[in-house]
Amino acid sequence: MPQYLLAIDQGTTSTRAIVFDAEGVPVASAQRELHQYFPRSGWVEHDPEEIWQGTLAVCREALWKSGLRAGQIAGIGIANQRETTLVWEADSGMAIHPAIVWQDRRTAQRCAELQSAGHEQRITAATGLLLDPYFSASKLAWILDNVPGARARARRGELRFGTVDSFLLWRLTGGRSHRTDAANASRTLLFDIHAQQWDEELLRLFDLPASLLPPVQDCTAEFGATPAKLFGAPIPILAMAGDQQAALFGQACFRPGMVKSTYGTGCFMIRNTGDIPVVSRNRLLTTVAYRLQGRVTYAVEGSIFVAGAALQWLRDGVQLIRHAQESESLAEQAGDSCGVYLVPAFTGLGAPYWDPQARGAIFGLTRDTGIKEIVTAGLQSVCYQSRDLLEAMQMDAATPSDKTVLRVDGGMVVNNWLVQFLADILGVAVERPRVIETTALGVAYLAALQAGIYSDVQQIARLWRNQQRFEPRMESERRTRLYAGWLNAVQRVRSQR
Ligand SMILES: Nc1ncnc2c1ncn2[C@@H]1O[C@H](COP(=O)(O)OP(=O)(O)O)[C@@H](O)[C@H]1O
Ligand SMILES: O=P(O)(O)OC[C@H](O)CO
Repeated sequence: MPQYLLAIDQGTTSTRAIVFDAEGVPVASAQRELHQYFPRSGWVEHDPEEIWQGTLAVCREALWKSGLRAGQIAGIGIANQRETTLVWEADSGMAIHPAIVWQDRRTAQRCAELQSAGHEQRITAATGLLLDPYFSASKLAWILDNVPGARARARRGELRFGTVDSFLLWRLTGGRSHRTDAANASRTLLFDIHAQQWDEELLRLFDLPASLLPPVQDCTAEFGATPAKLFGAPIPILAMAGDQQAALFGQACFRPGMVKSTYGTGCFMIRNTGDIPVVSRNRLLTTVAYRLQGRVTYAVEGSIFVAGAALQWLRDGVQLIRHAQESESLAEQAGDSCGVYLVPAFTGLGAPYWDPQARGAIFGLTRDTGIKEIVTAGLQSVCYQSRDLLEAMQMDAATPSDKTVLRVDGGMVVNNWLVQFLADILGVAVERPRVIETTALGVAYLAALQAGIYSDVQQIARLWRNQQRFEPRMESERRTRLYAGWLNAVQRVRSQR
């Protein structure tokens, strides 16, 4: 029986493929950067063909590096940047518009109008989300409204909608499979997370024909198989999940109360709430963590739009650094109390503020402020935003716990200074696992479950390995003072005060 898994992690800034063995150990990997297009202020797009070609290329390269044949791969798992919206032709498979990326704010006005018309409460009750341009529904409606003839073609059943998972599945199966999974569906603003089906009233609200939408399956399912010509032999696709939910799975956060936070382009903190869809009183999202054999595990999520992207801005935008990793030594030199606050609200503020009109700022500059202080403030902003989320989560919890441990992953957490400051400012222990590619690992685990390599999640939980635990060591008076400075800075960039 084949024992290896091929995990695809199609992220915002790059596409990765990793081959894992049955113990969850990476055997080979490949990665491609993905171009970001900013055609107007607040717009963010990706090229669908680049997403597809990049995915195909990294899968082939990872397989080649592993020395394995396609026949030795038990299955493929797809994890993906969520919410990003694509519409393509059913006959040709060609997208009719560039992918509108989750960070894109072009539909802020439309969302504000729907909010004023009183639709938010109903939308939140069904989907667990908020009326924000972040989610897919308003992006999909925008494509149908702005690509000539698209709405009529959609009504005639000629078009298909999907988030990146569905688009890749369509291409990987040669146009034979149009499906999504419950975790990805739960990010569209069209999916009733309680009834586990598309919400017809919301489809009417956004004027979207049901024929556009993919059927929704568990995160583990027989999603289809690749034609032999792609990798030399057919490989079944056995799992799909949004990247953040996949990371929760890869971090083995299977018990209610367990929390993970992923630090990539953005930062996404997710707390498992078991079979209860906890409704946040602090503007966090209720979402599907994963669905296995028809059984839903829910989560609350706090989403921050800019985490690693702040470092990218420091590198590419203002060119204060040449590589993100330089930030660690600069912060070590600057220390943690230079008094500078960088609020990276480049595309508005996500949870718990949800302010699409807010914009970024730097506060506390003095004559002796230099590059290292500003870079340090960029790293600190990620930690302060994490505290905003953790506080909201703890206030939501029925029985707040002072024993929270945060499991972290993503490209930023190689930075020891950042993770220590995170533990300090949160006042909780932070654990960094051996495999920080937990998104890919999580979807590989899901595929392995479907392949029968594991019989249940307990087996997966036993595979999780800690690499380093960071204990908080900052005095509480200092923690309080630094965080108060952050709250003050955020208040000053808000559009609705
Ligand atoms: N040593 C580092 N310190 C801080 N940030 C880093 C470091 N190395 C990489 N990053 C940041 O991590 C991000 C990449 O993480 P990754 O998980 O690959 O992102 P994504 O999945 O969103 O594409 C980039 O935004 C980069 O700026
Ligand atoms: O591509 P990432 O890792 O930044 O994740 C993006 C999220 O899925 C957006 O919700």
